[in-house]
Amino acid sequence: KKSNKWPSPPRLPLIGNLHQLGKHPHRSMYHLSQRYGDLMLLHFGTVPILIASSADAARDVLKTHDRVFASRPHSKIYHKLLYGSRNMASAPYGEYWRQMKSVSVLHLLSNKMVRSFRDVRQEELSLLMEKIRESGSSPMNLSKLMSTLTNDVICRVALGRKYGAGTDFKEMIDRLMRQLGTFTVGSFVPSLAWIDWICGLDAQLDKTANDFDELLEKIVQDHEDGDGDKADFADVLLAVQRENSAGFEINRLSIKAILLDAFVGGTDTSSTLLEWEMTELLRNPEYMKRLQEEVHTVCKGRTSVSEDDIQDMSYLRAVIKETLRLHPPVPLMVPHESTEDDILRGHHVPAGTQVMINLWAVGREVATWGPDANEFKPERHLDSPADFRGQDFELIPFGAGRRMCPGISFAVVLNEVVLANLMHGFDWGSTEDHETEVAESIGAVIRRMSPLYVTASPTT
Ligand code: HEM
Repeated sequence: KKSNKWPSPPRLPLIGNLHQLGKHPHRSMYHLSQRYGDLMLLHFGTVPILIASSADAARDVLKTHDRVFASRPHSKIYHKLLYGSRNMASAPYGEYWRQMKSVSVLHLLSNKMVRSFRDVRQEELSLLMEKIRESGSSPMNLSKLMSTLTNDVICRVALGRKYGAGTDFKEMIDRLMRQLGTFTVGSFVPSLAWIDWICGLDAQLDKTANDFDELLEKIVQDHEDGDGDKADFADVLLAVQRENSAGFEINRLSIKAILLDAFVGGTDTSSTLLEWEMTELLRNPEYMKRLQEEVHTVCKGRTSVSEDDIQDMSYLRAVIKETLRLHPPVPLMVPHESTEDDILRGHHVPAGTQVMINLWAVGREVATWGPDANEFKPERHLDSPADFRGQDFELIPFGAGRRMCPGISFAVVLNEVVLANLMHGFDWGSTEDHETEVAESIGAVIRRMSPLYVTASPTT
């Protein structure tokens, strides 16, 4: 057994390596990994965290040692906001998580369910296209339109109706996402946890949790009182509970927690992907042209693109893969934690060790992607069998292994049909300076720092 001597940058007392993380930890960690290797140890305050920054390291953690690293670290924020971590995304590895995942995979996010929401996608997409047409040639905030679209689709699919801009629900979702991305002193330096309390964080989290619970309780109650024939997520979960068809009991808190998962996991991630795709296509007009040609060829003589047309669009899929490679919406994934002592690459890893996979670094590995790894080039995927479904570790924007994203099919089908229709319906322009790099936001989901403003003219 070797001692725990992972390559590791020198650290300061109390704060560890936090001062080296800066505003964009995925970028700072990428630079540190160039010096300390693809599996290095950092200290966030007093908490040791392994950082995996290559396809090999990701495979070691998510495949070879998947079972041991399949848990999630305890987080006070997640615990308070997400029903004591009864949601799937932050539940510790174990029987409860297994049950929630199987309900989600089999009853909510199966291919059959994803297909059943085709009309919802189509209707919301038509509304989006209408809004874009209405804006005429004046610049519009495309980021906001994307965010509204994904929020509306998930609201309808999960709750059966929309809770759009100006409603309490939308304000609460925005607040929830902000708070989930908050950095708390207490998580990394437990002896200073009182600072969070003094700053009022605990009270703010309690308020958000209560607001959500009141609203979700009412929504679930309305579903119970209704005829239940709409088959949105709330209907399905109540039916599974009533009929005991999952083979285990699902209580009210679990139902509300799983409903929240769809919003936390699915809204910002999906709109962010669309935002980066359009950003890269506007910065690379030759690729936008090639994509438009493909879409127009496949859909010749038609007024819009249907989901059936997508299978013939290999360039569209290449653009999506390339965007996910360079701009994984959740660049540091969701942290994993080991449940037992383990030996990884010859080093002893004690139970309870956290691991982060830096997808942003994995997507920029020169050994895999070549010397032009930093360039946006969809062509690189045309002859490559690598896909993002969790088998090819050089491209894992949805994770891999047991904790892999269960919403992948849901997300991909929406993304493909929206992007294809944007290309089919309009010619796009922007006044952005394409020479400078686009600034990134902070938080767990990395979108553009400033919204994407564009002009659109209908294609003839
Ligand atoms: C472009 C869109 C999306 C991206 C890039 C994405 C990415 C991810 C990633 C990286 C993880 C962590 C995987 C891991 O820890 O190993 C994850 C987990 C998860 N995602 Fe997604 N996701 C997307 C859309 C969705 C959608 C639409 C839903 C649901 C409607 C969803 C629900 C979840 C849930 C519940 C988890 C937690 C799974 C678990 O802990 O077992 N995601 N996602």
